[in-house]
Amino acid sequence: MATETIKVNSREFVVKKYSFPTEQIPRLDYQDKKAEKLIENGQPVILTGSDLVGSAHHWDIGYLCSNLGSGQYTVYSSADGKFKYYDDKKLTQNKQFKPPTTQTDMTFQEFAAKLKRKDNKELMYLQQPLNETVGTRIVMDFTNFNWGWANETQKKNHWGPMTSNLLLVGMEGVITPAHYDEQENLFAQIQGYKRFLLFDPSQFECMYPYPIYHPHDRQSQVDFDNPDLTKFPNFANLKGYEGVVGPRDVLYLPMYWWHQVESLHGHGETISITFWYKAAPTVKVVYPLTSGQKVAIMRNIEKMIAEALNNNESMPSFMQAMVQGRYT
Ligand SMILES: CC1(C)c2ccccc2-c2ccc(C[C@@H](CC(=O)O)C(=O)C(=O)O)cc21
Ligand SMILES: [Zn+2]
Repeated sequence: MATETIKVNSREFVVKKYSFPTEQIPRLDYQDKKAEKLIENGQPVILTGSDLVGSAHHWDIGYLCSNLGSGQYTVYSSADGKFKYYDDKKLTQNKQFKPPTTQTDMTFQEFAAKLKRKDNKELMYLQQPLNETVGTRIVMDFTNFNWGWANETQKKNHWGPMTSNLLLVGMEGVITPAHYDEQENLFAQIQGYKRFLLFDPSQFECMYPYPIYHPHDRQSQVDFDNPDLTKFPNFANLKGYEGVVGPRDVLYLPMYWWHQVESLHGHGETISITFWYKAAPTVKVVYPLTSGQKVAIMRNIEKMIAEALNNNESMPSFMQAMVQGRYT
């Protein structure tokens, strides 16, 4: 795999080289009016100085070990370091699907001990909602997050309620392949460095998501390391944005924006916390529709057809009958 060295804020990172061009994600102080404008317009921006999780800046593996308590944590393992999310509620509809990662529950202390081993065959990624099982000092750190700013941002942009805060601890080199989420996300980086590759929802035609009933719904079918341009020709027209988030940075990741996330080598395990918010309720449809709204419409139609046909195997021929020679 070809790599290139990029410089970010006087730091150098060796990153994987891909076939598509990218521009830089804007990086602005969180109080900059331009940053607020970008968030208002559903555009990604890396925010500095927010101290959104300032009370967690001292979180490292050791501190988490001592203060997370003895609750069970979900740890994913992957031989190729890629962690493609899959919806296990959709496994029944795909008999031949084989999960690309394995999932183990263990205490944080067991996870930390595994991190130290040199003979790990697989990369590991801990992903766990912050909940009441954590120790009192973590709860205190959590209550001291900059909720004033977070709540103000949520209100100003008419986001729905915050749904979850995920604690993420990844080994260097873990990759979350390209996918989109249906919630607004304030992504706070605590330790280590993560490279974000972002793609506007209008790039939908280049990303070829799995069918909606597939366990990998919302994920791109394209292997970024070896794109099959016969099957996915429009991938050749993909244009993206990229940026590196480090400790204290917060990325505003708008709903429906595609993202691939890579924990960079040379800077230790990555620790991140996500703040996910439900979408703003659509009070009045304004034309022209945004590309995110078009994705939502496509999803609803796919769901309706899958439900009406009640037979996923007949979806392809049905969908093609609808467009072949008529809309093509
Ligand atoms: C890959 C992993 C651990 C996972 C496994 C199984 C189920 C869910 C998830 C899940 C959800 C979110 C992330 C964080 C981030 C990607 C990144 O930071 O790597 C991202 O995509 C976002 O913030 O939207 C990572 C994961
Ligand atoms: Zn995501």
